[in-house]
Amino acid sequence: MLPWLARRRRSLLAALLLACCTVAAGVGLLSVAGWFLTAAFLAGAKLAFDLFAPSALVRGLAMARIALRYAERVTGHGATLDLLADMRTAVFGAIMRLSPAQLAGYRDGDLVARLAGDIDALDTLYLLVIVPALTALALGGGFSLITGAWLPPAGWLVLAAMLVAACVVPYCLARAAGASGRRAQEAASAARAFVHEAVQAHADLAAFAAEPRADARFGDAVRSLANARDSVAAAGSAGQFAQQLIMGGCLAGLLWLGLDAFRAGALDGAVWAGLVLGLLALFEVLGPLMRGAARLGTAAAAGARVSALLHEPPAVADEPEVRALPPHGALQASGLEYSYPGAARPVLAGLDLRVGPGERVGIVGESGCGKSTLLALLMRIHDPSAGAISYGGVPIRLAAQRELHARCTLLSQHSPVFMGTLRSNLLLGDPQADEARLWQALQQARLADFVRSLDHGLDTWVGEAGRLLSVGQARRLCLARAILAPAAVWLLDEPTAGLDEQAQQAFFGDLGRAAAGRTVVLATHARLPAGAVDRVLRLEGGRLHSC
Ligand SMILES: Nc1ncnc2c1ncn2[C@@H]1O[C@H](COP(=O)(O)OP(=O)(O)OP(=O)(O)O)[C@@H](O)[C@H]1O
Repeated sequence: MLPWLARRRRSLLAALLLACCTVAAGVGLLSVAGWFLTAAFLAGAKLAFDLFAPSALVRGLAMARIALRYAERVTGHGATLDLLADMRTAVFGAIMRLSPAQLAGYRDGDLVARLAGDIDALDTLYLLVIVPALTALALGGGFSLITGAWLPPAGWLVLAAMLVAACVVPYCLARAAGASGRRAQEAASAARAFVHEAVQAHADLAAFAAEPRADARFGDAVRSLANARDSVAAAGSAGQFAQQLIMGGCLAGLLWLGLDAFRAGALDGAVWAGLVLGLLALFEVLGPLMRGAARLGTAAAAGARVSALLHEPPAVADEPEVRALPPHGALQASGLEYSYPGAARPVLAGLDLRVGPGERVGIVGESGCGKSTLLALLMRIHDPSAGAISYGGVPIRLAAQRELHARCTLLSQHSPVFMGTLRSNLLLGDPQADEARLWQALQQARLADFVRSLDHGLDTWVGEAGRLLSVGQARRLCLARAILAPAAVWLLDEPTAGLDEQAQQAFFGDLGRAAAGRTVVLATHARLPAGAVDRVLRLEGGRLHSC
């Protein structure tokens, strides 16, 4: 967390300073009050005691403590929330940098758990550990000096008690609760991932009468979470018990050491009372530290999970020096080879392809022959294990991915519909598109009549993942979005899946006009009418053959 703490150092230091001032005001308040009451009692008979100054000091410290506590809470929580927001942004960026294949290695719910619960768990570190520990050490040091000025052995006693309570006990607690903390974070992530999957697969769980089994699995996950959190809470309680013991011991020591000095006339009774009450106030700062230290295992596990995501190198990355891609050019692949990890055979084995600017090429082949894989390589979602791909003569490996994706758009079999309206989904293709362009794209995707029939037209809500649309309508919406994208190359993977035969043929019949001079690589199982594409290639045995 150091780089993030360093970025927010000003507000974090301000929060730390305010925390120190708040505790100092509390310690001062009790010390002065103790000294004042005792001194007033002892001086009662002589009637020569100045009441005004100490009582004003007590009132001032009480008011200051309230104001400082408020300012400390506002600053500390504000700084921590900013810190967590910085971390969430960085983790989201790290997730976005990973390739689809890398992301497939994580459960969706687990990624959400890292972004939400794991980062939340890290607020423990600053608010509940760093601030109270440093405050306790700083003020404990100061208080032991003051105590030592009157009673040197008691000064050493306070210093030793503070070191044990602020360093040794929290360290032992963090170690003791570490394993439970790790278990708690893993169980929380498993429960979250499980809910995510169960909601997505709800209809199928019901259809296979598997809901009771899902309930039982979820119950196991949350029970294990509750057990782990119980252990963490028990460690926190043990820490608070240790804190009370140390405070009790220190207090008894201060009374015992003070007694001899008082009897010998070396220590004023009022000062002695002030020191005793101040010590009680000083130990209050340790309460949050004990709870925080017990949760350090959780925070450490959360930190490790977040860090693993942040440090995973993206499978596809830009070169340090990128080359610009021309606005138009031929798309060329030569000697492409690609195997999925663990696969017995390569999907592509020495594939060659050249698609001239404005040319439309259809790719057909049996299911599983590698059509989608080829389109993913052309879009640089994966890099080939051998061979090269270029656009306008520039190897795409040397181009910025952002620029490549501005030149080429991909409509894949898994293109998602995002939560929002029909309009917001379409505008992803081209944020500048006007109403007429949107309707034109809908017309080309054969969705315009359906949208016209809706009460709210383009502003109709489509639900999460387009659940309020039929599968065919969702596909056509994605198709309209791809049509809107101002890219020079369209990579279309089964663009007419979900359309009936008549709509398929109409779409292919319109393709030439819709593509209007763009380069098209179209993978399909559908029958292509004459004129839909300039040529058709068959993918077989990892290579392309003319049909
Ligand atoms: N992420 C993956 N991990 C491992 N193997 C994969 C992965 N994706 C695809 N494959 C395998 O690679 C082969 C080619 O898959 P691909 O999706 O490219 O075929 P396709 O020709 O597009 O099939 P379809 O016409 O059914 O869409 C298949 O045997 C498939 O099992």
